[in-house]
Amino acid sequence: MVDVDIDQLVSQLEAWNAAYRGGAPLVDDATYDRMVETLRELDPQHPFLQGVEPEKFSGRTQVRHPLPMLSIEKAYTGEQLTRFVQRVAKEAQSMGMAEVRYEVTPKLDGLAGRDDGTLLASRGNGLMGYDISSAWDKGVTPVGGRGQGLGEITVVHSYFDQHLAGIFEHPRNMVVGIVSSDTLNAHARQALEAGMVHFVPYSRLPHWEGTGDQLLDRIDQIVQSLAEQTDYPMDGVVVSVCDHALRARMGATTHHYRWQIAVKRKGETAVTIVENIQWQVGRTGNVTPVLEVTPVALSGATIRRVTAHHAGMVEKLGIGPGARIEVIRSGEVIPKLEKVLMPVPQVNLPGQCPSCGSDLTYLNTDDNGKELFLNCSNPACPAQIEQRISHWFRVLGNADWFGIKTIQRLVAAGFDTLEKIYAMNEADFNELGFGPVQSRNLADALMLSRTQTVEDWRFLAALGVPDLGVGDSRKLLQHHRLEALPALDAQTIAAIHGFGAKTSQRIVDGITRIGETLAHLLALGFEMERTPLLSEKTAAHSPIAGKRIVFTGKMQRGSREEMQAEARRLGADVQTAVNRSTDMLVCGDKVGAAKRSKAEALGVTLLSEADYLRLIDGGGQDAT
Ligand SMILES: NC(=O)c1ccc[n+]([C@@H]2O[C@H](COP(=O)([O-])OP(=O)(O)OC[C@H]3O[C@@H](n4cnc5c(N)ncnc54)[C@H](O)[C@@H]3O)[C@@H](O)[C@H]2O)c1
Ligand SMILES: [Zn+2]
Repeated sequence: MVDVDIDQLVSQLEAWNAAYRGGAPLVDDATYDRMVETLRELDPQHPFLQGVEPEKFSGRTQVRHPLPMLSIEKAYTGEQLTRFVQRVAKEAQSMGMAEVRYEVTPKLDGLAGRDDGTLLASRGNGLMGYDISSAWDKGVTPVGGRGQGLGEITVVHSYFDQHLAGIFEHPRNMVVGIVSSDTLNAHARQALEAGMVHFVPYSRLPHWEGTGDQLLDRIDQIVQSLAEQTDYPMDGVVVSVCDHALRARMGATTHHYRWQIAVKRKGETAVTIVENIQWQVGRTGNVTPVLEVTPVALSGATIRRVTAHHAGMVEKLGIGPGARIEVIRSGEVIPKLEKVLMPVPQVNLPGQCPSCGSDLTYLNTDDNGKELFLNCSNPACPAQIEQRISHWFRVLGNADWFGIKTIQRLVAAGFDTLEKIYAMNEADFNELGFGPVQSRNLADALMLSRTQTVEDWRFLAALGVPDLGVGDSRKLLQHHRLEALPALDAQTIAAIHGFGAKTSQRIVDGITRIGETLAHLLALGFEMERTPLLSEKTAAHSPIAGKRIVFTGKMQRGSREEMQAEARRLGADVQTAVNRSTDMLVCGDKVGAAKRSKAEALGVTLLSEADYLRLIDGGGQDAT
């Protein structure tokens, strides 16, 4: 007799499932799946196990799926996968099939949907889903066009890591918010506007194909290789039998297809102790906690620091010196706090800014009150000034020598504006105690930053106006010249698609604040490449209109997302991985030979970044 209350177990599972479907899981998948297995052992016929775990969106019309959208069986171990392959082989034999071929695709971790070309439906309870077609109006991009059947709504992984990781607990969290709510969170809206939230049809995913033996033999490499080709959050891979007759014979349970299995890995975790919380003041005055932990090895790296995102999280989870925490690293993702195993009895949050000593206030930066930042509102706060100057050099990206330590020395000595710093010469640096070589380098770097060509949108973004990151800067400059920005009013900005009224007002205020600096820097004469005004350049005469393009490797002109956004604006169909339909692969730095030859084998045209820029800029860069 096992001493477990089944009802209690099921209500626990239901609660975990509801939290997970809402986008804020309470436990990791392996824990959840273990509990499901426990239930299966205790009561294999329990109704909870007989269908897919339901999701709910209130206020959406329900639609019936022509075929049920099922869940997938899981294999966490090699043995489980082997048993699956044996089971399939047995069925195949009974049909007289000699060899079974398998297909493996990345298992995308978002929200499953079905796009029949008219309607986008969520999975719901598997039989009935919800009409979530409004996702298109909100800006979800249908990868490869509409009407391609089953797929996943998800967000480009590299974008998420860079811009949203501190804001949403998980990409699913954001996607669920977008689909379920009529008012969009500001960060979600930005991601949508940047074209980073996608509906990805499963049929367009990169895939591996081979026999059962090859599959079992090489599963780790297959997972690795698919992960490298996928810039979306993944939670494993999906293994499917290729042959349709065999699929039909194997059929399905009410929960999953018998010819398909998901191979999942428990993310590698490590346990460590928080030694100290360092509070770091950012450019906008938000003070964020970084946990200094007892060094611990995790997936081949030594972890010393883990971000805790914001004060609200520290408070809610009970983090402080002595707290025992678990950190997780899945794939290439930076280690993050997985859970707090032993909280501290009392959390101490700083009352004063660690830099300037001003009283800190709470600032809610999202709409549902989940993010709670401590904020220093002193505009003269040295840490904020340092961060703003550092932001300038970092975003501009062509002056190497201005690291944060150097900037701290400059600010401490009173060189606390870009105007003052750009007026400095070698002798000034020398006088502040920088060595002769460093002084020369710093002076040279200042000169270089003015004489090396920089895109106007990068220049604008480097000025650090809130709400004007690189993407929005570029968008703004497609409508108005840099010099004209100080004269714009909020209404004029709000007239541009994608800029809301509130954001526009914040941008106007921000530009007013940096107005003098902007004028001063422009007068110094930076070598600037201008964004073509949309009125001058449209997708209609774009050489890449309608072309299917994949970007890979590190680009010079901008981040991969920026390149993709530009290509989209010029009418291209941007793909995230090469397949047979791809027209061009644009290769930045460090693209492996294997990737190139694979693309060539598929008949894809390879272009260097320079070739590509020449193509889209219509040869205008060929100075002759
Ligand atoms: N952590 C938690 O609290 C918690 C709670 C509930 C569920 N879960 C997780 O979710 C699982 C069950 O949920 P589920 O049924 O929604 O998801 P699943 O993990 O069983 O995956 C099935 C879904 O994956 C989608 N999918 C993604 N990539 C695919 C691809 N390449 N090919 C085909 N299909 C693909 C399909 O739409 C399908 O509906 C659990 O086993 C558990 O791991 C976790
Ligand atoms: Zn301060």
